[in-house]
Amino acid sequence: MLISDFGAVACIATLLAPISHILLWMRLDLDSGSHQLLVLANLAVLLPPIALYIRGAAFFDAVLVTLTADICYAVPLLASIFLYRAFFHPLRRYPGPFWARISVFWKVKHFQASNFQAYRVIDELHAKYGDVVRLGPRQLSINDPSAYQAVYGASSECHRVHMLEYIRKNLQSLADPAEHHARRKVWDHGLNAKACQSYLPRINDITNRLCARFAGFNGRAITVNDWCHFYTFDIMGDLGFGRSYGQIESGSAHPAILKVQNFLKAGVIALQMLWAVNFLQLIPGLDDPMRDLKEWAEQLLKERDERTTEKEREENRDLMSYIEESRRVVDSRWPMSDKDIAEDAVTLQVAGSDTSYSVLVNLCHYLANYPELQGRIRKEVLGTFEDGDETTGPTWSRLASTQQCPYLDAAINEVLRRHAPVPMGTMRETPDHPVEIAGHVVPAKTIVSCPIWTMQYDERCFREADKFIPERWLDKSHPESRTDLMLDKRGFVPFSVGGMNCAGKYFAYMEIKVFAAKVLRRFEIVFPATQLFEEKNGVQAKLARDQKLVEGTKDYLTQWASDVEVCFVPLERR
Ligand code: HEM
Repeated sequence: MLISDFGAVACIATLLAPISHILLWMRLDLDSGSHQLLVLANLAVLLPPIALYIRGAAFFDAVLVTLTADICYAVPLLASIFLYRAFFHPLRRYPGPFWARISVFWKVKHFQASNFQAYRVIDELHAKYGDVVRLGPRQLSINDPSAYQAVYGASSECHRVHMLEYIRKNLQSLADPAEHHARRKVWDHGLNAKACQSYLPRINDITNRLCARFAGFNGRAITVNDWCHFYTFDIMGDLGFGRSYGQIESGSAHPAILKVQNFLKAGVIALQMLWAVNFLQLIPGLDDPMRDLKEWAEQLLKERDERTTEKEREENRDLMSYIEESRRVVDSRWPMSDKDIAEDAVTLQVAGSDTSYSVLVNLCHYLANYPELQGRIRKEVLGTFEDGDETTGPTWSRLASTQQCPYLDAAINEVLRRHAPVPMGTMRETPDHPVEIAGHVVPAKTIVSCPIWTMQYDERCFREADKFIPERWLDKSHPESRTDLMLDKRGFVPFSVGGMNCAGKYFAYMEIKVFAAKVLRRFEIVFPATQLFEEKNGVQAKLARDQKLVEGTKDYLTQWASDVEVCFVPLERR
């Protein structure tokens, strides 16, 4: 009887589509609920034919009536979703590309086509549509310095996107503010000024080894990118696992680290479709690109535990020893397993290396492009060394002092402004109720992000933003200061802000400064003759070189710097 009434089945399914869209689908958190979605979809396809077959219908008829019902349900459901997202969604008033309203696939397609320059896609959207752009069905990008505190600040009501946690559970993905705060406290102990200074001898040692390799090139041109990558990862390996990756010595990348690059590249797209990633994880046997590094981290942590006693680790503390403390000190509501510790170890490796490395690469470019700046910084850093302390290193209190090293500070900040290591910034989600952000009422459960790259090139914050002018960062008491170029410092957010901002900011500045001090003490950084423009030091040639550097910047979630080819010429040869 049911089989004969195809019309009734089709009508019921068609009616059910918009009703279920409004009552069910719109209320479900589809990003984190794709497990449920999968189960529901399977039930919809499988159960009706089975039920009809059991009730005596012919198998073919049972399948046919189910297919009719599924199609009559799916097509109006998609139409309902389309109409809602395009014309009735609470974000409908915000401008943006039409198809971006309908599906995240618009973003995915354009990010993919940008060849890892997704931050430029966002930049262009802001240039076209203004400060607030609807980037996806429920996502806004807000380019306004006053938005940062409301989105990321300590008192913000926005939280991390829950879905991140389903993919990996580590400090950087935790969405529950209380759990994050408890775990973050431990990291802060391991990365505060006092702890960082205790790591200096190890950083000095690795920097010496890098300088020895540079000396070995005897002034020949090298692409500095790989070396900076080896350097920052070797430091993190040493401070995390008590053993560097040995890349500076071997001159080649560790296989586990090469895997990280692939993971990050895929991450640019994956982050836009978290539900799809969640879905893919259900497929047994699918390779986890981070698996090697995680397993390797677990093994290194185990070896480290076997190699050293607890007392020795207590006396010679490294970063990982603080993180391991999480197990003891974090509230018992959030117990941590060995796997969680290994996840955090991997976070430390990636967050602490892939970011600072690009600053070093870009800094080398600017030092070579602006020899007079290099000379000034060299003069500053030479004053931070005691006589004859080649192996130990600069005195940190002097190197850290803005008074003693104003140009070094200014150059680093200008590099961070022009080459944000996390160009697109990170995402947050508004709570269950609307919130006000930079004068806009943003509906509940909206994903919001502030594009760091775009903000740091905004002329409303930085005059002549397209030019490399470190003097803008000099204190106004400095004779060369150009504070007139600084209009709104809130636009400078390379480390983000608030309770979930970068945990390694102090460490990063320390690492970059030690690198600069030690390298400049021994070498002059110059471009190879072949790369120089005809008019070697002409202003236009310098600007063109800077522009090329900026344009070649890629974004693999963290910045992948343009290739920089320079020579480290030993100073005694000059
Ligand atoms: C110039 C270098 C660096 C830059 C520009 C940078 C930038 C950032 C940014 C933008 C975030 C995201 C914050 C947010 O979502 O609000 C972040 C998170 C983080 N960074 Fe860095 N970072 C740098 C170096 C480092 C270093 C050297 C370490 C470790 C030694 C580190 C450890 C972390 C950690 C652990 C997080 C996650 C913090 C949390 O979830 O609480 N970073 N970083």
